[in-house]
Amino acid sequence: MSNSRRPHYRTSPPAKLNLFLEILGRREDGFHELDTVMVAIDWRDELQLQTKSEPGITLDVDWLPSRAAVAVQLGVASDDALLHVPTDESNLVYRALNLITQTSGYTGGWTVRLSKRIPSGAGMGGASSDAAAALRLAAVALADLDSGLARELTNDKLRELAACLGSDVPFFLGDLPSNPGGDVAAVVAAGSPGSLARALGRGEKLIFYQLSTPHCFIVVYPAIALSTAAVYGRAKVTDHPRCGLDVINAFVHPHPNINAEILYNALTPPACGLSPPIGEAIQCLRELERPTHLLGRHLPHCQMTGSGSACFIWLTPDGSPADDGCRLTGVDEALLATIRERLPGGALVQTVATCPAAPKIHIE
Ligand SMILES: C[C@](O)(CO)[C@H](O)COP(=O)(O)OP(=O)(O)OC[C@H]1O[C@@H](n2ccc(N)nc2=O)[C@H](O)[C@@H]1O
Ligand SMILES: Nc1ncnc2c1ncn2[C@@H]1O[C@H](COP(=O)(O)OP(=O)(O)OP(=O)(O)O)[C@@H](O)[C@H]1O
Repeated sequence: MSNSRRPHYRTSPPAKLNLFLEILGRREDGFHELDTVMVAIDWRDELQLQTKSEPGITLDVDWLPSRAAVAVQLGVASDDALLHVPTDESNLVYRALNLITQTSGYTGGWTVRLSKRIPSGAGMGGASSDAAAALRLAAVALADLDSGLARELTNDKLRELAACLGSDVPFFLGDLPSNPGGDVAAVVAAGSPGSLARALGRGEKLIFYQLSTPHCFIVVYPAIALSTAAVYGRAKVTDHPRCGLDVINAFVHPHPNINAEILYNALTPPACGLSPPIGEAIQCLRELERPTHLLGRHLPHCQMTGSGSACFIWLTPDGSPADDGCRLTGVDEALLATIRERLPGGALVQTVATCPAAPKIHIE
């Protein structure tokens, strides 16, 4: 089959927010034992791949709507390190495709286009989500090319490969059924609309919960990229760990008057120690007056996600769907403009809603 006639496999990897993160201990392998609760949100990259007869990976990366437009919003030059995304084997998509190629015995190669919207070093899981999407797309593409190639690519194997790529990667495979029989088709099954997961261990032991209603947030990326390893390196292990179940109950069974403290992240103090503007951003969000149209909705539900630097406001702690299908209407832009004005320096500010961790795969 000529390369030009091969199908394109496409999906839109979502970002994630950690609604809760506690550090339970330091492990022998240098990682930390975690109790964390994550939701996927519809701040998305775009990933498309095609098989090709020649071995090797051709990876093109760009920013949406354009590198220049993102640079202007961030208040940086277009060649700033904040916008650097590798196109070699240090890109997690590249590494995911190498693992799929080695595991399946596929002798061809891949042509890949990655379009970024999820900022790097934000604690939003951008690279991890892209890697999980690459595993899913490649598994479906090889099953279509030659079912024998996909025999090894069971959901359990994909989960194993995901855990090798990074602690956040398994979450973005979604709530995959275990299928020792090697039914790759289950890989395509996207999660339920708006799923929430508790992650234990390094982050690879996942329990998914069904959300009865989507939740929406304002997410702020304050143009600061933090190294996850550096933040963990400064983190402390507590003798009195909090538990992730409270925040799960608050999201699965929302009710009015939820305590703002429920959004807890043990990595916030070390991240703020590394970069004080993160603490200033959280404080700025907490001090926002409650806009009149958000009557009854509390804005102090703010926290940093993952190892930072992005922070978020939970807009629907009482579970009432925000206007216009979980998006704020009208005043939305005014509120976002207020936040942009209040933040020193450039930032990306966006309203988002919960979505499936493993998005739909399109074949064209
Ligand atoms: C902060 C979170 O994003 C919360 O979901 C994750 O724990 C980090 O997931 P990730 O970015 O995929 O992290 P990895 O790429 O696996 O690890 C990067 C570095 O973070 C530290 N790390 C990560 C996960 C973990 N449970 N303990 C750690 O100490 C380690 O220094 C590791 O070398
Ligand atoms: N697909 C990718 N997209 C963006 N960056 C990538 C990708 N693959 C590798 N990287 C490199 O990884 C670094 C971290 O990217 P990112 O922060 O998105 O990773 P993550 O660990 O998934 O997310 P988090 O911010 O939650 O730690 C980037 O600065 C970049 O150098």
